[in-house]
Amino acid sequence: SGTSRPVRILHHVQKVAQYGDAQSVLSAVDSYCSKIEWAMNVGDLKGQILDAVVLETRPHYVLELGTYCGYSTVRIARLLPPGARLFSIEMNPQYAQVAREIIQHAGLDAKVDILVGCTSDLIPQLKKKLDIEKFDFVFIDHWKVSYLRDTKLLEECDLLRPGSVLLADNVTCPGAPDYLHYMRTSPRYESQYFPSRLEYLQVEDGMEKSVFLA
Ligand SMILES: O=C(NCCCCCn1ccnc1)c1cc(-c2ccc(F)cc2)cc(O)c1O
Ligand SMILES: [Mg+2]
Repeated sequence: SGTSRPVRILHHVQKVAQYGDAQSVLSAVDSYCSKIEWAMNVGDLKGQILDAVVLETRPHYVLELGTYCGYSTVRIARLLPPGARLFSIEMNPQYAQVAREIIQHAGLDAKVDILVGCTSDLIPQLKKKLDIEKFDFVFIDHWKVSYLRDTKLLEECDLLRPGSVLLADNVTCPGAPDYLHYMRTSPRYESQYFPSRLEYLQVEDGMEKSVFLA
């Protein structure tokens, strides 16, 4: 087939969603991916958990690992106060371009920067490049085998402060067992599991919320 799945999702959003209306963009993606073709967006059920954690955290600086089509990027950015900034890292340039256009359709491009590259390369550059001290909220949704490595990298690069919140998608399906074990045994985190379902399916999944202590 000529176009990619993310491009087909973008075309659907551009056709049916109201420009500047983030909720209509989210609804367009969710209806497309539940009726036409599945895609690995966090979805509306786990998205409600994401919303609650963002609202509770009221973050000023947000980091997202794994942008894909920008669904969770829109989900988070729509809840941020003016002046807050969201940086999202995506290693696939095609995904990143689709995400930029979906985020722009939602009217949230002023709050969001998408960085194209590998998290292990970019995370050590963030302080210098972005002139940021710490992230208040991190949404982890990229390669499941990289969750733990990149969390340790955030610690080593001094990008977390006491109270920083990390929320990880898919800790049950596909699963991130080494990340879960680390978070649930480390004295440096207070961790909590939120059971849910895999996006658009009846399969069990869940998200792990971990607060960095010191
Ligand atoms: O692999 C996932 N995401 C990472 C995609 C690539 C990230 C690239 N990248 C970005 C930055 N650095 C690297 C993912 C997979 C599934 C899933 C669940 C069940 C199933 F049968 C098949 C797939 C569900 C998700 O919710 C996911 O997030
Ligand atoms: Mg995911």
